[in-house]
Amino acid sequence: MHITSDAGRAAWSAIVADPASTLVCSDFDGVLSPIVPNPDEAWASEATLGALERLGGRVAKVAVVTGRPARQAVRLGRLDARDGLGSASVLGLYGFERWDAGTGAFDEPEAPAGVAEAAAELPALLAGLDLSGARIEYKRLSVGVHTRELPDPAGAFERLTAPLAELAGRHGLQTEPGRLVMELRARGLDKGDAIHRLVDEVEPTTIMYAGDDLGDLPAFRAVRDLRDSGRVKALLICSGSDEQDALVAVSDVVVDGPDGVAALWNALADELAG
Ligand SMILES: O=P(O)(O)OC[C@H]1O[C@H](O[C@H]2O[C@H](CO)[C@@H](O)[C@H](O)[C@H]2O)[C@H](O)[C@@H](O)[C@@H]1O
Repeated sequence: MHITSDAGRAAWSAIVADPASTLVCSDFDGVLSPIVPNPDEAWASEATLGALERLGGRVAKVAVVTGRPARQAVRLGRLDARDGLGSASVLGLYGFERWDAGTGAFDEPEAPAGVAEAAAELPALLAGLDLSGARIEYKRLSVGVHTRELPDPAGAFERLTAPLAELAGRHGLQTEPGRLVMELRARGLDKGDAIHRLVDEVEPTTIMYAGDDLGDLPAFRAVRDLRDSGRVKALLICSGSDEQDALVAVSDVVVDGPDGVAALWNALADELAG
């Protein structure tokens, strides 16, 4: 693990000096869980959960900021069954949904009609492109089309991009590209908004955020803006992969996937314990 920026090293020192003023944020897929073909089987790894739990008891708050529905992230992360994660929240579906470990309550707003309408058109659209094997993931406020399990995943993703953008536009939705998935989702919030909401609530002096994908870029930008304004110190962690390098240039440290994230969090927990 090599933190490449002065700002990142300053944030690490600040967390060690004052963990109780730190907000720890993590993406779900590709950070807490390894990428697998079936999204329903993307369980968070014991390594990342164990490491996050070690930090959870020391910091102000742990927040999972994800494109997943909050309920699904809690289930796949077993977040309601971890002693060290009593301060945890999930900001799901890019901040539209929320779950708090403290109360166990879910906040799940009504979905715009456009999502169900667009989802109903997807089977015919996919058949017309000879891509009926693409996986459709219905998430209430969003519907995703996955190409990972197709014979040419990248080629299929490319062919789907324009037709899905047209479909999203007709139903008042926005597209959200991810790792071999294109989502058609409700407009109005992104992970950057989720960060601002958390910062207003927790008032941390330091933020640590781990992400892996395009959907994390607004969060990285929000954290960098807060850091540049002097409001917080911040450490931005890229969970690296061969599949996506969009976060590398805006990160303070690049680690090797979820296992690398776990190693970094454990190294920090070791320093806090020592
Ligand atoms: O914001 P995130 O927590 O990173 O969620 C983004 C999307 O991730 C999921 O898809 C990705 O992970 C799957 C399971 O490993 C994988 O099969 C897929 O190819 C990846 O794109 C998830 O299914 C989506 O709903 C999330 O929005």
